[in-house]
Amino acid sequence: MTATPKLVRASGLGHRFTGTDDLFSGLDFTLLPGGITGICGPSGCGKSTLLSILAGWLDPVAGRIEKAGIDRTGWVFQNPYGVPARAAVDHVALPLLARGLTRADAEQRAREVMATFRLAAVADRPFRALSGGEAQRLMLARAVCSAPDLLLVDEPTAQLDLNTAATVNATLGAIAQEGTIVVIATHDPHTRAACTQVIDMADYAAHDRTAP
Ligand SMILES: Nc1ncnc2c1ncn2[C@@H]1O[C@H](COP(=O)(O)OP(=O)(O)OP(=O)(O)O)[C@@H](O)[C@H]1O
Repeated sequence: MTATPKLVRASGLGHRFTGTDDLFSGLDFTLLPGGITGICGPSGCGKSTLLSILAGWLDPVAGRIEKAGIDRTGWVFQNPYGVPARAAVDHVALPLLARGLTRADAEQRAREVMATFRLAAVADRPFRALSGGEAQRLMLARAVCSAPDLLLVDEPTAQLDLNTAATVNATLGAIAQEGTIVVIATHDPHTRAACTQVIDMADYAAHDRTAP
């Protein structure tokens, strides 16, 4: 049986929260695997809100989202979270154990994916000993290990130096080419440059449409 091609399509999307002005409106786009889509724009423009809508956690006040071939959605929050005393590698291996892999296979796979995010050297350290950027990359490795069809990442490079950010962008690009739809929210111009498709929230902000 042929798998349904993965696709997410947004039509006429708009959102505001109770008591706020429109954050954005009239947003149309199609997401496919193969490259990284960047949701770009300044702080507070609605990037995380749009990710929540794509995840299905929030209903937009206008427009609709169609999804095809998306069974698993992975999400990486802006703020990493973990069990302070638990080894970094356990955080990545745990979802694999839950999917039925043996301890040895889960750990091996976890270490392989961690290495692609430059985390090999910290795999056995407790979560509390990781830097902010390492903890953020650990969350990415964990999400990638679950082989999501759609991967939504909030500010993946905000805490990283240029070199490490370039590695993370290259790894996300490779994952997209392997068949995952990858969407990142970012205000980092280097990360924006690494995206193959950019949704610039400034083009859909209510104040731009009403400006003289
Ligand atoms: N549940 C909510 N109720 C009311 N306002 C909200 C709610 N969630 C977010 N907002 C507001 O909506 C706006 C957009 O928030 P959002 O987090 O989507 O922005 P962002 O572009 O991701 O910002 P940042 O780059 O700082 O993370 C902000 O002004 C925020 O305060």
